[in-house]
Amino acid sequence: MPLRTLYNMAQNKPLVQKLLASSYTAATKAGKIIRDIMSAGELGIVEKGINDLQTEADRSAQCCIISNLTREFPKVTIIGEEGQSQCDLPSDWVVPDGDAEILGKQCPEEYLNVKDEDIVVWVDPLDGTSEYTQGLLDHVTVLIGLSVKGRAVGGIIHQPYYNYKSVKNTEGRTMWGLVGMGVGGFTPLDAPKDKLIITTTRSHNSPVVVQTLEALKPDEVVRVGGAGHKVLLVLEGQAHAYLYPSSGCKKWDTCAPEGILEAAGGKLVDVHGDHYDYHKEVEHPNTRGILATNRTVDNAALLKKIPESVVSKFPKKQKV
Ligand SMILES: Nc1ncnc2c1ncn2[C@@H]1O[C@H](COP(=O)(O)O)[C@@H](O)[C@H]1OP(=O)(O)O
Ligand SMILES: [Mg+2]
Ligand SMILES: [Mg+2]
Ligand SMILES: [Mg+2]
Repeated sequence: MPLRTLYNMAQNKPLVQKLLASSYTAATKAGKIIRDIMSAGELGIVEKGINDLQTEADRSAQCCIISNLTREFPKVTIIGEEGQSQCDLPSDWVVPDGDAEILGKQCPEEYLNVKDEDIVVWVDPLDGTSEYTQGLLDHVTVLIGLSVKGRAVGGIIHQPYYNYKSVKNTEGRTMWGLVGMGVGGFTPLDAPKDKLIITTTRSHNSPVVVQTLEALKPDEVVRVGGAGHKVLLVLEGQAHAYLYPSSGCKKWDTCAPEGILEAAGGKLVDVHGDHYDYHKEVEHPNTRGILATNRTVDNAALLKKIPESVVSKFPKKQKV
């Protein structure tokens, strides 16, 4: 599409739709940066804490996403996993346009009057850092979540190494979703009937995770890295549920996955069945655990199977 036409199309669109379209192209560019750093082989690993790494790919991908979005949406709050530090955006990391397919959609009415101050964007520039450093590259995703008035309503999951044959032979894929508008970049699939497949952490296991899995009696447990990757398995019906009774995940790990999953008819809640809040003052850790389910799964019925001795370890959401 000619650039001028795309520019004019974007001008007339509501803020949420423009943000989603620009997040799509920023996440896709971040995925290219992540691949380039792996190919060059200098990962620049820093230990942020116990079992908590950061690489040059995390830092550069965040620089690309936050600089591009801030340039276009200076009044929107954007919170990234790797902190607030300023960075110089190289000219070849600039993404001038949003995704044309998203800009071409009809925006649902509920977003027409949303203002800059109603929105918080949660950025995880590289989810699955531990797996990235170990060469489990298909576990890696780039997550950009959009929240409106505290609720996760949509976002982007970009998978830089989708179906990769070799580090140099892939383009990745970019998935999007917005509650009320739908999803794109993938096909949501049902989970198999008469079976229970649960995906959970591979790098942050704990006795509580093991105890909870035993109580749910799944037919299969799929241990993979990354919150984004596990929600992808749920979205595409390779798992019925993603269960993580732990407080390790943060708001940037769940905002995009929750928004896209709910746009596809699924659900992501804490172990009490409540949604997380995503407004700008909220604490970053998801202290109440995670249960995400495929659109065919009864989320409440699974929640009931989590033992009370586990549920009671987690605080209940404060009602305002
Ligand atoms: N204890 C923890 N410390 C830091 N990050 C965590 C922790 N537990 C989970 N995470 C984040 O949540 C994601 C999903 O966790 P897991 O793979 O263990 O299920 C991880 O990839 C990591 O995100 P990130 O890689 O962006 O730092
Ligand atoms: Mg991290
Ligand atoms: Mg993460
Ligand atoms: Mg990360």
